[in-house]
Amino acid sequence: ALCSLFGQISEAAAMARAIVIMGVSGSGKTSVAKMLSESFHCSFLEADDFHSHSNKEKMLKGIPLCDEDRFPWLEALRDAIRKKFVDGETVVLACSALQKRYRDIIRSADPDYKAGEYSSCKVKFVCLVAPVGTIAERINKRSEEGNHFMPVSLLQSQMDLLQIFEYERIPQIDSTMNLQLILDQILTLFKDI
Ligand SMILES: Nc1ncnc2c1ncn2[C@@H]1O[C@H](COP(=O)(O)OP(=O)(O)OP(=O)(O)O)[C@@H](O)[C@H]1O
Ligand SMILES: O=C(O)[C@H](O)[C@@H](O)[C@H](O)[C@H](O)CO
Repeated sequence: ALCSLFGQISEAAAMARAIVIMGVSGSGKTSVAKMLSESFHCSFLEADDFHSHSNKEKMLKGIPLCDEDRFPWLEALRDAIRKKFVDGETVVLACSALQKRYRDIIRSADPDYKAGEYSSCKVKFVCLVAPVGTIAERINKRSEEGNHFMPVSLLQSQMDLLQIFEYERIPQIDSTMNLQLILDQILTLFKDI
């Protein structure tokens, strides 16, 4: 019986996934990722919470982050996801993950991940996309409400950095839709996990 219990536990651990809702600032990552984690009854991680004070200060001043700023941040996220995998837990994250080299750090949270084997990697990405005008309006509105550090002036630099390769097979979701429709589309993508 103990053996079968261990079997069930390791099976659950093998099923654990990390679903990263990615995209530029203001594309809706946090809103969507929170809803998705509620649907999955799993935990939610906000990548913004992993930024150093100096990274946040920099963005607040309207200065885009560089790779040296992002690498330690991404490594901290990778470690947090790895911990979830060790515990056999699925987790949903909101993280910009704009470039492939950033996503590769996050993918390496899966201890079995072999470079380029995206389909078997336990870390899955979904990208939210919308026209720059729509996103700028949302960021402006959010800033007026005073509850975010990211200024609209950084949006273009985020758009310029966003890079997705066809071979990564990252689903792209139109984030001009309402949140419920976005959620339904993502749930359809992951109905088998
Ligand atoms: N589908 C949507 N329709 C309408 N408004 C939305 C939608 N998704 C998000 N918003 C609104 O747009 C703003 C930005 O959304 P959110 O904070 O979730 O984006 P984000 O990608 O997490 O941003 P950041 O990376 O800057 O933290 C919020 O005020 C949110 O309420
Ligand atoms: O890679 C980056 O430049 C950062 O992660 C930003 O995208 C912010 O963290 C976030 O989007 C602002 O809320």
